[in-house]
Amino acid sequence: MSIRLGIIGGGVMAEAILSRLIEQNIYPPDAVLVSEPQPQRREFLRKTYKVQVTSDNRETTTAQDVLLLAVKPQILDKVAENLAHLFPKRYPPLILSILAGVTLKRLEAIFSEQAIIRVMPNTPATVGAGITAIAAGKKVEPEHLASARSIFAAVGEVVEVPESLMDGVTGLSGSGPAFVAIMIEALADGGVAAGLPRPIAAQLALQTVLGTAQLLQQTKLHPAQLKDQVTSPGGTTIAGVTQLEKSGFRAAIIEAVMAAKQRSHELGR
Ligand SMILES: NC(=O)C1=CN([C@@H]2O[C@H](COP(=O)(O)OP(=O)(O)OC[C@H]3O[C@@H](n4cnc5c(N)ncnc54)[C@H](O)[C@@H]3O)[C@@H](O)[C@H]2O)C=CC1
Ligand SMILES: O=C(O)[C@@H]1CCC=N1
Repeated sequence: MSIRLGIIGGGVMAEAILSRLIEQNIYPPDAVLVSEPQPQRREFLRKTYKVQVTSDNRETTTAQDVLLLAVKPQILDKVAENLAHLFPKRYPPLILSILAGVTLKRLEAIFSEQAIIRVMPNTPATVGAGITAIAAGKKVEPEHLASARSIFAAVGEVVEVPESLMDGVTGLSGSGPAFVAIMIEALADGGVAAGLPRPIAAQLALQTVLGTAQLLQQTKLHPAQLKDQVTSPGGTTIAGVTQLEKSGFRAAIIEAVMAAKQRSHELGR
């Protein structure tokens, strides 16, 4: 079967997206070609998802619909070298780049003939609970946007933003899963400090974060309203909230997002 989706870089994020695309029959496995230099990783992807694999990035330029760039931003130039001229002149594939920080301007200088969409997904995509922001480049037509939307709708929600917001998106939802995971780990540690056995503390921490997110989503309550509902006068929660404020919890999170945004900006240079 001819290749419809090419992927360069078969790592964590590519697998998160790929797994859902295959599971939901958006692409049949034999219409997907993943280019990945690590033999073990290639073998794993081939066995697990039944996709085609290669160690030669050039082969992915035959993809008819979409080429997904999923390597680290630091090696973009090396990967793109000698690739651009291989694409067919008529109907080259849409390029989707998930590279943190890398601008459309830079991508359009490399792939000058092609429609390009800059994309920022996140790892909850693995379980279909991701959120992806997309920003369209100059040559993008409505059908290209529809194609990107259908791919990323398979892994969660999709929002379209101007490119100027992409570094901020990267700082929040791209990096955010790590910040939330640290919060869950810390909550469990707090439970252990309070004398709870580790497995119970871990279960309580995880479900508290999941349940709170679901509650906010379903009721549309503002987070401050939910906080007020939990906080009894002279009670336990306000004692904890006071300590969080003393420790600069809000500022720590705001600064984490801003630092990640700044790093995204730097990676794009
Ligand atoms: N991990 C995350 O949560 C997110 C990552 N991203 C972006 O996704 C991209 C990939 O990140 P991850 O999947 O986390 O990294 P990763 O390190 O898991 O995957 C990168 C893959 O590229 C392969 N690779 C290395 N050199 C190559 C080459 N010359 N040609 C082809 N493949 C090559 C590596 O062997 C590896 O399997 C990055 O640009 C990152 O900014 C975007 C959103 C979220
Ligand atoms: O840490 C990173 O650079 C990537 C981009 C967003 C999430 N992980």
